[in-house]
Amino acid sequence: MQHSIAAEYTGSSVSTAASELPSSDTPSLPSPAITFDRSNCSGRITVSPTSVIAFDDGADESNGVSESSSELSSRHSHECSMFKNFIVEKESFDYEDNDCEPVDSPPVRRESIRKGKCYRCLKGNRLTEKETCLVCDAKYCANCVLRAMGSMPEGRKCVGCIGYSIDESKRGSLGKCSRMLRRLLNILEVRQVMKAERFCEVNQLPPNYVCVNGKSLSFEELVTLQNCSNPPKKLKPGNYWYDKVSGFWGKEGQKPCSIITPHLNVGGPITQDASNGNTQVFINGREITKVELRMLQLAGVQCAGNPHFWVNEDGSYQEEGQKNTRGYIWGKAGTKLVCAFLSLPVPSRYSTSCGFLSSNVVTRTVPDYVEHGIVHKLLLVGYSGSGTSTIFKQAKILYKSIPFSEDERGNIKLTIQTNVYAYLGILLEGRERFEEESLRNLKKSQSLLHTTGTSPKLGDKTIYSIGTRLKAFSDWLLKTMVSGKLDAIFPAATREYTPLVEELWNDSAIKATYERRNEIEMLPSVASYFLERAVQILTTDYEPSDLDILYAEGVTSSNGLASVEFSFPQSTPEETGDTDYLHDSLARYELITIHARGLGDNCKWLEMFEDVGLVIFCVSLSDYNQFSTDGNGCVTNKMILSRKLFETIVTHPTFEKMDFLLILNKLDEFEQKIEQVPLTQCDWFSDFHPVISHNRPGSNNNSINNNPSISQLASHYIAVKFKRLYSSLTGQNLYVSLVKGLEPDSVDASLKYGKEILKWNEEKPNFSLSDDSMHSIEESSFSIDC
Ligand SMILES: Nc1nc2c(ncn2[C@@H]2O[C@H](COP(=O)(O)OP(=O)(O)OP(=O)(O)O)[C@@H](O)[C@H]2O)c(=O)[nH]1
Ligand SMILES: [Ca+2]
Repeated sequence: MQHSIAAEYTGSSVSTAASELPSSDTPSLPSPAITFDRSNCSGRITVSPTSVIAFDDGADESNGVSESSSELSSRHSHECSMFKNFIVEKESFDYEDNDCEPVDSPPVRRESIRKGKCYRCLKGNRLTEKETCLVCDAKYCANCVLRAMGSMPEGRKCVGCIGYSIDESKRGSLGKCSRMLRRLLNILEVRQVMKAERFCEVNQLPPNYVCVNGKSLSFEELVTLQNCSNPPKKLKPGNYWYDKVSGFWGKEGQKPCSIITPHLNVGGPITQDASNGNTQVFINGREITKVELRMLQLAGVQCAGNPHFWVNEDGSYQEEGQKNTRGYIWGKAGTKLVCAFLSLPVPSRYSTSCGFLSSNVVTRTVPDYVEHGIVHKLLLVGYSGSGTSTIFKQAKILYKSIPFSEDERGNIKLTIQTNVYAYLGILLEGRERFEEESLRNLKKSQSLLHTTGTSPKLGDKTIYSIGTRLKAFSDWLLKTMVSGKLDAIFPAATREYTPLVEELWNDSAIKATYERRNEIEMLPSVASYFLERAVQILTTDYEPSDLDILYAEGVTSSNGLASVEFSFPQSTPEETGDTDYLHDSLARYELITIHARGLGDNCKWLEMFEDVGLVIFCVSLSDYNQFSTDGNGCVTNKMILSRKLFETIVTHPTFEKMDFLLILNKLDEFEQKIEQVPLTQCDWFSDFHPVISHNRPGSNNNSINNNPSISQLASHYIAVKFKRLYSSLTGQNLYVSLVKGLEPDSVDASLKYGKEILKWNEEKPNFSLSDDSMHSIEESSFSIDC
């Protein structure tokens, strides 16, 4: 296993190492060449801005899969050298080149004697980009692929493999075009080939590969299942259970993953242990899983005494043997939210957007391909104050046409107004402190003057003193804050207090206090943004802008759980020079965030997120000299607290083998702070002793000069610290991204980096089937031996 960055960092060779980081004025990632090694796989991926993914097919002698393969059918040597141009000659290709006799047995996977080499020209190495045949796994380089695969009437298959069914382990990549093909073909051709690949008859799922309640399906049953009004999405070969009464559907031995049309006549009868539950609570004869039980409890269903429930498709339920309906599972307002939280399905007609949480609404207007697509889940977590909510809000603003609904905006407005009162209160507290302080100083100097005999009467007024009316308001506001009733009184009473606020804000004492705001620790830095517009914000017709919402504290949902579903905006190839968009515009993502507090003791709720594809962990770089109290009330460095949470989450059993993306956030604040405050203030970073060149100390701009700035060295050093920690805990490689959470482009780049990681995971099986670690992921999700 290698740690590409870690290995390179030594005190003396920092400049080479830091050159991997993006320069600070372009914080976008992936940086020009981020090389990362997956510890458990031999594949090596290089992401570069030109979208070239070089990969190693990972096959080697020690691998059982490739060794057991036998000789490739001789038909693979049939290549048509006369066809140089795919477009012009593709018509003739099918007839002239495919001249071999049909054989009964399908082509078999090629022995990988030519490790890394193109199967046709025998040139290239592991890093050469290649396209793979969906049937026999033969791999071709860019020069050969069109000759070897021809017009691709059934998608990516060698000409000799046309007519044969695909290797089931590659089903997930059907219709997902590689970058190489997108470069070689024009966009219409790509579309045509991918459509053929997905929909041509021979590539369809063989019915007997799908097993429902222990029984393999017949052709008719598969048709029934796939053509019902609400079919299982993206059906793959595998063993499933199906509760025909309620429509619950899941993989054998697992919790339900969707609710499909009920009463379909497919498969056998459901068994008690279908989902491998151990709760002694039953729904329609199936012992339910722990997560479902939790859902029922949160939905207010009485589950004491090991009841057996009968749940109908409409969610009405009764206890077995009793006549009366006890209630409706989906009738309760919070149930949908709970289900989304627990990753449990809800019936499609109930799944409408709810507050901050928009569940997977699938309307009939959504094109087919989207509906068949799965939603990639990204879990965003971080220590308090690290910026998770900011990144979440950025995602909404970046990717949703209506980032916040009317309702949301209304609530956010109230939150912002309450915040403004809170900031004012903090400011007033500061004023009191400054007043007392200067009074003390005044007294001191007065008594001094008194003894020397020259005593001008100064009274007890200072520049921080306010008049009685404002003093009364101030006292009352502070009292209200201390009692914690601020949001009960404000902003409902805003109309009444706005004139007083205006008077206060214009008062010279407050102005003088505000000048010294840096000395008021309680006042967050965003406060200025709002305070300077306090009067306008506190009017009744104030409407928060997206930027206001982004900057506002405390805006995410009250239970600390929020999610947003989106796809990355479709960019056209003309715009970006990238032909990646076909895949991108189809893929759906769900960003879920939960407040660290909401994860419970030892993060026990994390198990509810077992189906996420990537965990994004957010750390605030500027925390290195900040302190907070830990669970036991000890004052601890916040970077250390952040690290503790990181350790707990990455080692949580739910996230075994999960990919992690570390966001090092607040780079902007960090760049400024590091000039003043040494990184070694945090014990964890005590060995940071960068060698800094003399000519450009502290410069952030290394486009003129190759010497990295102190902030680059330091952020890089922190990245390495986390990478080492992560690999010591998990044996895997941590992906890292430097982010300025308040800058949309920076968050966009980072989330797209997350997407690349997911995509790489998806494409992996396509490229490197021989690798065990990749195999196990695919295999656990379905089995094809039924
Ligand atoms: N300067 C700067 N400030 C940031 C950045 N990202 C977030 N912030 C600010 O940091 C503060 C905390 O950010 P949040 O997004 O609320 O962090 P959080 O992790 O949700 O915090 P909790 O709700 O306390 O758990 C807010 O005032 C943000 O505006 C950044 O990249 N740079
Ligand atoms: Ca927050």
